Amino acid sequence: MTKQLKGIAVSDGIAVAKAYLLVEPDLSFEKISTDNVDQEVARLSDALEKSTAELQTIRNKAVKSLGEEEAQVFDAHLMVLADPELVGAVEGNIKDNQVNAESALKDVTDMFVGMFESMEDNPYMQERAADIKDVMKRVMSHLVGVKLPDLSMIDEEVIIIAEDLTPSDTAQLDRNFVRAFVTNIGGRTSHSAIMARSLEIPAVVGTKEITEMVVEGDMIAVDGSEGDVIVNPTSEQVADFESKRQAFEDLKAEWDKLKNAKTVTADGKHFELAGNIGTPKDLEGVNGHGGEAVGLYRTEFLYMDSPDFPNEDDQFEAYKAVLEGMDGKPVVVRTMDIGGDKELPYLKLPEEMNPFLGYRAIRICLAEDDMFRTQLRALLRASTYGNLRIMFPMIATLQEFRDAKAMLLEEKAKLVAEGVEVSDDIQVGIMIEIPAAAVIADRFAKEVDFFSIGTNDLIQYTMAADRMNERVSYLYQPYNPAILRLIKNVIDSAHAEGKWAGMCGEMAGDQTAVPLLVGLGLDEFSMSATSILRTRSLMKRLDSTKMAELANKAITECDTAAEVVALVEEYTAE
Ligand SMILES: C=C(OP(=O)(O)O)C(=O)O
Ligand SMILES: [Mg+2]
Repeated sequence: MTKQLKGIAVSDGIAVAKAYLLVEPDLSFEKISTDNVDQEVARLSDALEKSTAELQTIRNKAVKSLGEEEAQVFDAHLMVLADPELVGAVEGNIKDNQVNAESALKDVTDMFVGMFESMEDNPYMQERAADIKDVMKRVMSHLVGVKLPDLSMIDEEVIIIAEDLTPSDTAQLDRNFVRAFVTNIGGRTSHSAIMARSLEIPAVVGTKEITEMVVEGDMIAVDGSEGDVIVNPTSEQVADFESKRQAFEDLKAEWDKLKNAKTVTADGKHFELAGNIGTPKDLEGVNGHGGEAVGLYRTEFLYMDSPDFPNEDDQFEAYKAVLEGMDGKPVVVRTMDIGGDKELPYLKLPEEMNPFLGYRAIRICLAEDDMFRTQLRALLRASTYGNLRIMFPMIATLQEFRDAKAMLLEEKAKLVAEGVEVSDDIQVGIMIEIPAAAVIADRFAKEVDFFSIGTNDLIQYTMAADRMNERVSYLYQPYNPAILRLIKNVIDSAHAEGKWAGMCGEMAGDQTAVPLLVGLGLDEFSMSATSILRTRSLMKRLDSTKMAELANKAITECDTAAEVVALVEEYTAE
């Protein structure tokens, strides 16, 4: 029987194929009392060792298929396996209660997961709970001798149906066979959704009940752009999805042809399309998708991926690799943006009521300036290897920019005095992600070399709507005229001083926003690598004069975000 349901569209593309039900493995066991605790501890270490080896293999595979930034979740998993507190607690439980390793592992896992999951308002802790569950499932499978389903062995075209996909499940998917996946739970920013987009596998999540509606072998049709899922579609529906799929494939083939093309509008205006990266390895994606620059290198990943503060030499090597990898094309390196939802285990920060409004990014850097100066020195030393631009995050006041720039110049003078070669051609700019800076962008523009608008934060601060909170996500409105006016002010202010303005928040790659941003005259668009070519293709079809008219109308005549979207549709209809 044909059934239809709707979920959250998280990864574009269309697929029709047989269902592959990812069934939870039976990891049940009996609690056994034992005197031979040494044997149980040995069984535990054996299971931990095997799990570590497996996770390392999965991580290596993920680096190849997904890139370093996405693969980092497995570093977190490996850290769980090596965490003395957690492993020590399991061993202690075996010894104290004289029970088998399975029972001890379950007790300790439940305790940690329960503790983290109860911190409902803390998405970071929720993620840690998911990591521990994922990792401990693997350890348990070794203890009870049950193999976890091996998604990498799938060798026919299927659509995976699951309650949820863990990051390790997702990393094993072979996109030649897995045509799509549909899950009961999840959201746009869950790990599996982000991975699906990197792998370019269509995905719909959060359907709530897909696992109950499907039996093995059912046919499934998925539209990852709209969030539509049909179980056992009629032949007309299959034909309809097939033609949509073909149209999407044709589009992708068209996009691919633009890999080495310049980004120009129909009337010949050039815009720079850049990629966002988290580590040097992500350059492959930017270069592979025809990126003209790196518009945002989130250096905090270097810190998050390290057991302690990365030293100057390690940082130098990473920055040099990125600059060399871009072969003279611009690279905007953002100094570390820790705080908010990004924590460093070795940097103990006080608990705060409002971490996103708290001690974060440049605020930490200016206060703990040893750490900041180390980063600045590493950047300055790397500057001779390419076209470096340095960007400070979360700037609220001109004084912060002046202080940060003064430290940069001091470190430069010291290096030069030490005889180290430093480029004289480094642009120094700021992220515009705090409304206060957007409002007085004209003042900033006299002192900075460029702006890059961080809409992920700018929107949450302007609308007072937490970017991680589903209950207020309706207020997270990129097309709200208030946001557009701020963006216009930033761009116009930059241009009035002969500076350039870019954008590195998610909005830069949003296909509804791009016509507006072209119309507003944004110079540089930085986005995830997989969005670059479709944006280049979209820009080719836009007339910049017409888009300027669109933007002007949106700003002067629209009251709501919905009106702006309707106007964009009107102006971009073929
Ligand atoms: C690019 C941005 O920074 P992040 O997402 O790292 O906060 C932003 O705020 O738009
Ligand atoms: Mg930000």
